[in-house]
Amino acid sequence: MHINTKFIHGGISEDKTTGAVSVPIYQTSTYRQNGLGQPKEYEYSRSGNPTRHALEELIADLEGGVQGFAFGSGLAGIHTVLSLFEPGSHIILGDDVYGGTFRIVDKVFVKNGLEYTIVDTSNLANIEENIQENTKAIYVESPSNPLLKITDIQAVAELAKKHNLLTLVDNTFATPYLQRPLELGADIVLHSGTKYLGGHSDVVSGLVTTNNQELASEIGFLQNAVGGILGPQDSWLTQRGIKTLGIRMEAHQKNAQAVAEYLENHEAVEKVFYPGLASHEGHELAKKQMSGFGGMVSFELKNEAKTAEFVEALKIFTLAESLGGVESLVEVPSIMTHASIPKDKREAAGIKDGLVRLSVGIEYVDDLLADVKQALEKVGK
Ligand SMILES: Cc1ncc(COP(=O)(O)O)c(C=O)c1O
Ligand SMILES: N[C@@H](CCSC[C@H](N)C(=O)O)C(=O)O
Repeated sequence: MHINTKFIHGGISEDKTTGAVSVPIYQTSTYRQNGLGQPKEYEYSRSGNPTRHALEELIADLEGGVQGFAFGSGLAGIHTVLSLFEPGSHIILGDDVYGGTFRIVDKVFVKNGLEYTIVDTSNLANIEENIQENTKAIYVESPSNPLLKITDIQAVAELAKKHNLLTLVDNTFATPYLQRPLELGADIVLHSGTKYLGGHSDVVSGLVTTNNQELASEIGFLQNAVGGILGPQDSWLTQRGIKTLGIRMEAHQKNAQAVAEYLENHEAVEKVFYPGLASHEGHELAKKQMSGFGGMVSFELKNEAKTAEFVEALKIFTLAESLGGVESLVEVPSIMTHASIPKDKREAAGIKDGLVRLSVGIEYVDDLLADVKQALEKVGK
């Protein structure tokens, strides 16, 4: 089945009791049991809920996992996955990951005995050099947030297998429409469903899936034991969003390519980061590993001091954190999404204070280009 069909009919797409073609919102915390010790299919909504289950089956289906898990946010999913590791374990973490991912490792898990090393995972040698005796996993974002670095997932997974490590891939920027990390050898895929999967900036959710039954059992145990589950209403919204993921991603990336090319040719712009540009370091790898380049574009102005003026001059691009919704957003990672990464670490990864990140929406492209043009004109060269 083509993935565009799976978005609509994959996982559980109908209500088996009524035949409703949209899975109903089962807004219940608990379920009547047949007798003592004889629950029906569900017993309590933290442990399982039909609306959430439909979404969980869907993400597993889309990514090629054996089981899916839905959480109250992307970070709740990340928390559960990182809870797989015993104190004293070490992980390798991409140097250019979402600020909240760095923060949960550095400020939450380190307290509980997790060790980590930050490396630029787009260079395999960096990873290999930093594998230690207690290393248990390699955590990668590809494309990364916010520099759109591309990591060779297949090569990382091969290296990881050689050293008995898990490969964890945050697939939020690519979505299963453009990239399926489990097929490339990864063990666990994570998503902020808040972004492209939900797609309309109206829900916060997190999704995780794996193709390893043993890991699935451990994640399932932790999901119930820790309890950071997604509620039925937000499960429904996320599944509703996924139905149109294919057509949205096509529109996002078409617009993003046009915006990236426009920026690259503008005299006020220093550098553009978009994997769809031939000038991007990861362009060839992205062509091989992904079926498109996605909707995120970052760039630097020649005159960094004009960054605030530029983002405030935009009219259609809204100054806001988040990404992946139908509406175009703009933000400055150093002050907004990646403020929790210390400046020296941000700069070592290449995230300058003046970096601007665009989530290119699906509006009419000429309107987006005109908006960028007028804002660039205001800031001059
Ligand atoms: C790549 C990436 N992963 C994970 C997260 C965390 O997701 P959430 O905000 O849904 O907790 C975000 C953003 O927040 C993100 O950009
Ligand atoms: N202030 C928030 C930052 C949210 S960032 C959301 C998203 N991942 C993005 O990259 O835009 C926080 O501190 O968590």
